[in-house]
Amino acid sequence: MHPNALLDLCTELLRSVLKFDAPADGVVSAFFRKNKALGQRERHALAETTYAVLRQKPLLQSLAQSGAGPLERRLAILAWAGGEAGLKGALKPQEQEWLKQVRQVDVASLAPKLRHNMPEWLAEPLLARLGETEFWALAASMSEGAALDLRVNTLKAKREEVQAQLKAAGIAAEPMPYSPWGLRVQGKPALNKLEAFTSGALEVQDEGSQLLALALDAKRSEMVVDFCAGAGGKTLALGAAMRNTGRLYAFDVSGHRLESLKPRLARSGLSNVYPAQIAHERDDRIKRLAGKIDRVLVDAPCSGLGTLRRNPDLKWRQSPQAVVELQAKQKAILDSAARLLKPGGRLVYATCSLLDAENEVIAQAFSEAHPDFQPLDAAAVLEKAHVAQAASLCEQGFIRLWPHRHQVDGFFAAIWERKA
Ligand SMILES: C[S@@+](CC[C@H](N)C(=O)[O-])C[C@H]1O[C@@H](n2cnc3c(N)ncnc32)[C@H](O)[C@@H]1O
Repeated sequence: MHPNALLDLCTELLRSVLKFDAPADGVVSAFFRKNKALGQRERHALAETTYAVLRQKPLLQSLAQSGAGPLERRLAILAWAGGEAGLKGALKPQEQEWLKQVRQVDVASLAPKLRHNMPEWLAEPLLARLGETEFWALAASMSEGAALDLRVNTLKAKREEVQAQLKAAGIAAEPMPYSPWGLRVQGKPALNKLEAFTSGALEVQDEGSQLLALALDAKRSEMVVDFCAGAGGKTLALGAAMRNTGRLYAFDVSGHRLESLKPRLARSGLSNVYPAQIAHERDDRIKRLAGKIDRVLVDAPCSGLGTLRRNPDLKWRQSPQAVVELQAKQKAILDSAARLLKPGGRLVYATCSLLDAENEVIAQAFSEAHPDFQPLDAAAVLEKAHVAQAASLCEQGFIRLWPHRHQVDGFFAAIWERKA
């Protein structure tokens, strides 16, 4: 495709994505389905350029002010990830001149908001919590993409075996620093045709998610509930940890998400998982199971702001009002899910948010309202689950994972035991 035609397509794609009326990954996939003739490299260029614009929108919009022509074209030029030669071939002489000038701007001299590329309502609490140095390290890490994290299905294979299979396929994978189940791959190799993938020996899963499943420490023959199972990323990890025994209920209000769990379940070889759509957190099914469950994971709906490396559009699609609404939902789900536990049972509340409001605030309110639940020290729990450097993953008794500290998505987890 002529470079200018590709740049035009990128302009069109950005126009759709920047409406922010749907998640960016869905808009990009739909665009590729519509433009079937695009090759692998062209898709890569369009997707990477789009994500670069989403990550640095304030900076690029500010730099784009000086140019001419459609704003989305100027943004695409500034963030172009399809190679310098292609870009040169696409630009008109005045655009080339403009780009040369913009590249001379000293970004370090610009206002903080143009450098951290976050909305103020998000930047403020993070700066207050982390202090200057760490805040800027976080902002930098969220401007980069994430590595490809894999979880080995220990029911089917050992980590070293899968690592060797990947190596034979030309894919270099390293054991993860913290999760005993994980392998990390640089770049984005296609996995879905590999024997290790089709046989169910590996799944794509961020290391942070693996650590949350490890914190629940589900055991053989237990009754376990994954209350907000979604497409089942953590369900699959829990089912394997239970060695395909016992009973693992995968609940969610979204039937559509639970549907996506089915092919993954089939690959995984698990037969101890019972997916069930619930109407809401006080569904009759929950009442029937009250007091009967050994372990409950609440992977609560949240702002997702810990996943900005993968979903940079979330910082422009979320709002303080949405966070307030989520808090009410999180409290209600946690309260209801807690009723499921037997005395001596374990409860884990988790989010992929960076905000105290969705994390410590919810956990502390729950502890105050539920003196029959004893908070457990997260570092001790993770250590027992064979997680390396467990203490470095925890703050104030909670799991607190940060992209800039741990090279994982941002996650939080609080752990309790129901008193006997
Ligand atoms: C963070 S996602 C779960 C991700 C999933 N655990 C995984 O590892 O792939 C939160 C899920 O909570 C579900 N949800 C929202 N409200 C709920 C409710 N009242 N009860 C149960 N699940 C709910 C959403 O449909 C969504 O799938």
